[in-house]
Amino acid sequence: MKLLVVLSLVVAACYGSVVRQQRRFPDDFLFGTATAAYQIEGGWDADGKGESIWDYMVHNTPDVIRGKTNGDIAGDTYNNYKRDVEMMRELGLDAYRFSMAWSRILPTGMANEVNPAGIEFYNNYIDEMLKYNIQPLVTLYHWDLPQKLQELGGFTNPLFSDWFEDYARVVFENFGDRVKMFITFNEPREICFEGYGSTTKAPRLNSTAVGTYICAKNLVVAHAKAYRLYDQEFRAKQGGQCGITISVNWFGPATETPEDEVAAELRRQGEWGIYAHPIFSAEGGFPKELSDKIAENSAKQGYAKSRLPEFTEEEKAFVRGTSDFFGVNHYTAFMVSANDGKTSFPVPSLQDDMDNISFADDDWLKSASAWLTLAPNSIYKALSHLRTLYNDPIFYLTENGWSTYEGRDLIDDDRIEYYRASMESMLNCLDDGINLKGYMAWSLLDNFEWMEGYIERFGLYEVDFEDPARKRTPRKSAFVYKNIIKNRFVDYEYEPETMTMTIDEGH
Ligand SMILES: C[C@H]1O[C@@H](Oc2ccc([N+](=O)[O-])cc2)[C@H](O)[C@@H](O)[C@H]1O
Repeated sequence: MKLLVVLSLVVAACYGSVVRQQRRFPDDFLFGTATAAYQIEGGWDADGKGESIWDYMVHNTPDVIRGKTNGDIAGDTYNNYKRDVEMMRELGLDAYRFSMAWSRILPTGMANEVNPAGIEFYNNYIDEMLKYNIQPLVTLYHWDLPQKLQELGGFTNPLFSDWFEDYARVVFENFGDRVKMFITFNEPREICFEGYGSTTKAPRLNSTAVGTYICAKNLVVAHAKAYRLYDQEFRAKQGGQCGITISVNWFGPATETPEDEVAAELRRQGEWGIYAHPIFSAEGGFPKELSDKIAENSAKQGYAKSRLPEFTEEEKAFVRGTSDFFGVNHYTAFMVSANDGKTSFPVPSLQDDMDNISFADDDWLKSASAWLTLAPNSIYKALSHLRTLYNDPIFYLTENGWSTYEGRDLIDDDRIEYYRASMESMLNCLDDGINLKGYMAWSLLDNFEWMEGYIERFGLYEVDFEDPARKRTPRKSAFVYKNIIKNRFVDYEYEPETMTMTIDEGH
């Protein structure tokens, strides 16, 4: 008997110390999921919505999408938003990040004509979340520019920042009483480089690396105008925050040679510094080493001036410091080699490939997306570098997730491995004092994955796109994420007992 008591005391003590040592997320850490309007909403022309550049592209050049599919209906969130909120409750989310379709609110893009049905839809959606204490995080722009604005040059029109400011005003006026976190743009790199400097996203302009940089400058100025508008006219009465989300994957040197380190840093600046530096650095403007490189490349190519536009001192000051937080979309990492690039490509190319090449390690777990592998501790590597460069900002991870192939079953153990690794990497950030305040998993539900159509699936919930009702079913990863949110730590022993989801009390 005595032995039994001693044994149980030892077990209790060990268990206690394990529990005490368990690394936890703070109670106020915001756990959520993220989506984007074109990828989930459907209702592409419903109730007065105008055409966007994605509507235009998929209808006029359907071949550019794998499987020739489109987002006309997608997950039909336009008609299913209550079910989506129910899923948020099932998961126990603190927050939900979604985007508004500019052309649902302003069909032509211009603020003289507001679509009341669009305002009503987003009001209903937001109110449904708030009913259950789910905090809405609203992205104003996730890639679906009104087509009418594209016909005027889109992001390359010098008036672009005014159009965006007018749109932002309509959003703040209509929703800012209830939405306390606004994100102006999702991923400038994908908007400008992929849309204007390549053919991998709408509007597929591939404008010889001139359009990319005009877009970059106009976009950060537009962001700053929206931020200053919020700051000056709305913040005092609405009390929210406004920021931007930039895609920041980690680019590490392939070897420890100084050449590779220099190449990796230049690559980071080309990928995300170009958008982050004007807003988050103390000096403002485009990063110097990048500007020098583009000027050098432009001269070699016979341009009279650099293809990268300058900021005036006034513009630098206007843009600098215009974000209450740094929204980071982080998925993966690449290694950068200075030398391999030179043998594989003519350097410099018009795309400013920064004289290098990047690749993933063969040993990293691969997803269904060619660009996405599970790279070790990459969230920590990216955020600690950003923190040093930009004076310790507040971070939110506004996207992070894993793709599986269409048709796989609901047991998505590789996604679970990825999410658990992300949690550990975020806990490393918190241990190190990085100001990381929240995490939005991409994605709540399967959706239209841009050029990959419905072949790559990112959802915690599977969607049956053959079913007119677009039935949603939780994957195993949904149960694991729910468990993490509930406990605020990663329980590696946790296995769902059934695959039936319920809503816990209080949600
Ligand atoms: C899956 C999500 O991807 C997001 O965009 C990215 C970001 C970075 C890369 N990359 O190659 O490193 C690819 C896609 C996007 O914001 C979201 O909408 C999803 O499609």
